[in-house]
Amino acid sequence: MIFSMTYGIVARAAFGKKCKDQQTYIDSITELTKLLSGFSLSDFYPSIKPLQLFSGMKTKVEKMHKENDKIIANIIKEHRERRAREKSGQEEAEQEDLVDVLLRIQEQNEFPLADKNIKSVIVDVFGAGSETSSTTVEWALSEMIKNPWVMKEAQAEVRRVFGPKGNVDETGLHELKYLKAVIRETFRIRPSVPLLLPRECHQACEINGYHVPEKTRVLINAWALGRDPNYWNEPEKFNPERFLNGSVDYTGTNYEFIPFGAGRRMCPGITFATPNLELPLAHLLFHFDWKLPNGMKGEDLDMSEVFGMTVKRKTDLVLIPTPYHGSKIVH
Ligand code: HEM
Repeated sequence: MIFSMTYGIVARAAFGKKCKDQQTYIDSITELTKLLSGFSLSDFYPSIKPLQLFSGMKTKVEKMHKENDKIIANIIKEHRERRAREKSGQEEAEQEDLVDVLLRIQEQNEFPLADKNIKSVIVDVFGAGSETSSTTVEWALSEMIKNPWVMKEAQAEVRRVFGPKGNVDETGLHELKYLKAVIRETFRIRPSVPLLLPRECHQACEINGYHVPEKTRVLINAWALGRDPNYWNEPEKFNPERFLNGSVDYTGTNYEFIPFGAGRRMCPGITFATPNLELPLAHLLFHFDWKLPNGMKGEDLDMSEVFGMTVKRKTDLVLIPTPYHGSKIVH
């Protein structure tokens, strides 16, 4: 469910409201993500070429990539045809989505943009923006179940802000100070991209007495920085309060807290990511009360992680919702 909420928001921004291939694309990209997240022996021994053949991984990925490419080509074609109808006055103009913006730039020819570039941008936005967001929402919810006093506080805030409307929308998100602190704390303790993206050192240098040769692949451990006792009080404790009055933020200048990275290659989707987390969480907290099945207690919830494209829960989070009486959505 969480997964389809965050994917749905990204898909709506990328393809607009009426795209008929949207769900086919989501299904195809999630299949590809699953495949790439799995363990492959050939990744560990890349020099042993026959391993790649035996695993069949390369063939599978190539096949899926081709299918994926066909779906995006179709989506681009559909957009082009609709834009032509709009221009000739046959159809009323719709609000632009990401594909429209890219096609407009291509038409204006300000700088060369081929269809393959448009396809790459779409793959990038989905690949980088969907799973990171759904993973974070799932961890935030898990942490709130594990720490029920946090859930209570966050839920009270969301219901105070949106109670008069009986529903959640973007207008009140800026008032959700506590929920924002919950999201920051989730990023600190469970960053979805714990080692950021790899860098290559293009000049030999010395850091803390260690010689780093040119061309070394450098991995930055954002997960360890977020739990470093030199910077954080009781780092293993999930405590959103630490962000309520502090000035530490994830904009890439506080190096102890870099869930979106830092520097030139920092996540460019940060301003899209924030509402894409706040909105689903606010909805889930406003419309439902949540509990674990079979009388299970929060402290019994398994919080093991599994490493893939992002660091996710090892087991699915299974929760029982009870509709909230103040919700004006018909359940
Ligand atoms: C919870 C949400 C997200 C998290 C935690 C996250 C985290 C990250 C991180 C850690 C990086 C690598 C930065 C570095 O190594 O310094 C990254 C890169 C990137 N992110 Fe995000 N991201 C999120 C959402 C998004 C969204 C919504 C989009 C697009 C709409 C996006 C697009 C990208 C792209 C294109 C890159 C590659 C940038 C480059 O290589 O120059 N991300 N993200």
